[in-house]
Amino acid sequence: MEKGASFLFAGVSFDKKKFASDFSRFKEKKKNETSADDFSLFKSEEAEPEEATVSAKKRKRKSSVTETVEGFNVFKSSKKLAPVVNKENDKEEDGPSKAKKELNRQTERDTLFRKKYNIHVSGTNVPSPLKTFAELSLRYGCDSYLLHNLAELGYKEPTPIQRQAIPVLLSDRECFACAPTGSGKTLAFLCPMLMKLKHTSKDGIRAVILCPTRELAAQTTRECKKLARGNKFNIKLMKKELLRSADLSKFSCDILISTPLRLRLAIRKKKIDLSRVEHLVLDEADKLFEVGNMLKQIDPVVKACSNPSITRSLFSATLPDFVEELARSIMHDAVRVIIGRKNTASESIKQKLVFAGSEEGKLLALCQSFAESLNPPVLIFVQSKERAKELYGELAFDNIRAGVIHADLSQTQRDDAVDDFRAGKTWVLIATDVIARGMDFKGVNCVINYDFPDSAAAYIHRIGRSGRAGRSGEAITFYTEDDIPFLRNIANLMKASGCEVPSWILALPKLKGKKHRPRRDSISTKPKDDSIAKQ
Ligand SMILES: Nc1ncnc2c1ncn2[C@@H]1O[C@H](COP(=O)(O)OP(=O)(O)OP(=O)(O)O)[C@@H](O)[C@H]1O
Repeated sequence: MEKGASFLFAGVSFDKKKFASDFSRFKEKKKNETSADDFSLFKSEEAEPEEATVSAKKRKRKSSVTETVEGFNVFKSSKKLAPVVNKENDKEEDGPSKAKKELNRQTERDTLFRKKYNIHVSGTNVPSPLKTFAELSLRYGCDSYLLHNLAELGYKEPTPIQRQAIPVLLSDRECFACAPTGSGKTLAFLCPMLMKLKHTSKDGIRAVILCPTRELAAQTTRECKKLARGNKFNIKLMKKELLRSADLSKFSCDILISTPLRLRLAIRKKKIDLSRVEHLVLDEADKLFEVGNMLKQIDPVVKACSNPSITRSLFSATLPDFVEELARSIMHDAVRVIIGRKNTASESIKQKLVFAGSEEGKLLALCQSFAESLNPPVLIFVQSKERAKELYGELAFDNIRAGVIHADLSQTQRDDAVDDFRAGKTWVLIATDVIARGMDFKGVNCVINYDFPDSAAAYIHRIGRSGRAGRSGEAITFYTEDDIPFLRNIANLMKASGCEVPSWILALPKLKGKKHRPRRDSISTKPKDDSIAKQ
């Protein structure tokens, strides 16, 4: 099942020596195991029906039972527990109890249900998946405001990732999850977070969600507020204005949503206190764990979330092996949830490769296809901010209602570009990879990879801006001679999601490693003399 991962992230490896401090820091939690257990013990006394059972099971599990529900057990902590299982099994050999039989039946039912929804889990005692949202109330005592909001938002039934990740997080289990783009991962972590927090409180910062970009952090904040309507939660986005405060050491809120960079600044310069955080979500986790800047930025944040009873979770549509490896070594008795096949493109997107010959050919192909049929909204990805500006200039020249977003714009300009596109004021949005992940634009009909993506993961996230929440979408990827050696990876992804690919592309030699970001000629139809004359 996970073969795709090897070509998807070929060449990316995690340097354990270099990041030894990260490993040892996360392992600190194991030292605190006893206190964490004690904490959950108190919690279970006032818990709702199934929570109480789960907490009791959790205590029991830690001292006695290990049960691998499905798949193989990949977690170190479970290995530790294995010998004790036999003891309990020995006892039960005398005459299996009624409860044990019922548990086995439930396990079988869960297995069948997961098979139906393509849910794959590994870990010990994985909670049963949700059949309906109503079960949130029956099993976990969900407040009526939340059920009301789910209905208001038009969510009739949980998506596969929600069916499994929500009960896992409601059972205080750490979780790393991989599910296709547009499959509802945001709700999968927001819903249990709101349920666990129950009511607003002035007890410091209680939950943190990290997102790789400001746009995604703002979108997640909006979604969170919609879902929390009717409950007075204090939900805050870490904005520049907030960062300007002289001192954040007394700052409190129920949920804080931020990019790693801003939160790191708040820790360093404003002494924000994250020691009471009970829930930490790393959205687009593989991006956050990318070796380099991002990893440097999340490191102090995760370190500052020092509450021993914290529940951490990782979500993404792409989960490379090195992130899984890291997750396994840092998380405690986590549950791994994979929907469908790991690291694949969404099946609801019709994907096409178009040979454009040269850079000039691309612009002609684009303008021609717009002249024949422009079916907005359309998102166009290019490889750099310079190219985004150039293409914007060309489309504006052709009177196409286009917007542009890249890292050189001010935050207001970036927000405006997104808002105009959402509102239909612009039909085409030209973007760099800054909005390739997580952004949920309703009904994007087509994604055009004007510049070939620099990795298979980038391809999956870019085209995933279309074909969301069960809708269909289209993705067109232009390639030139320079891109041919890199075609095979993308072609394999296309084939895996049921699209037709010419056999010569699949027969191309395998390429290992390296991001593909060639130097490209500038985007312009104007003769060079003409542009000089205008200056
Ligand atoms: N249970 C549901 N029923 C119907 N629609 C849903 C449900 N849950 C979420 N959605 C909708 O699905 C869309 C995609 O959700 P979301 O943005 O959470 O996807 P995602 O899996 O996080 O995607 P990405 O990997 O691109 O970040 C949103 O418009 C959201 O409102």
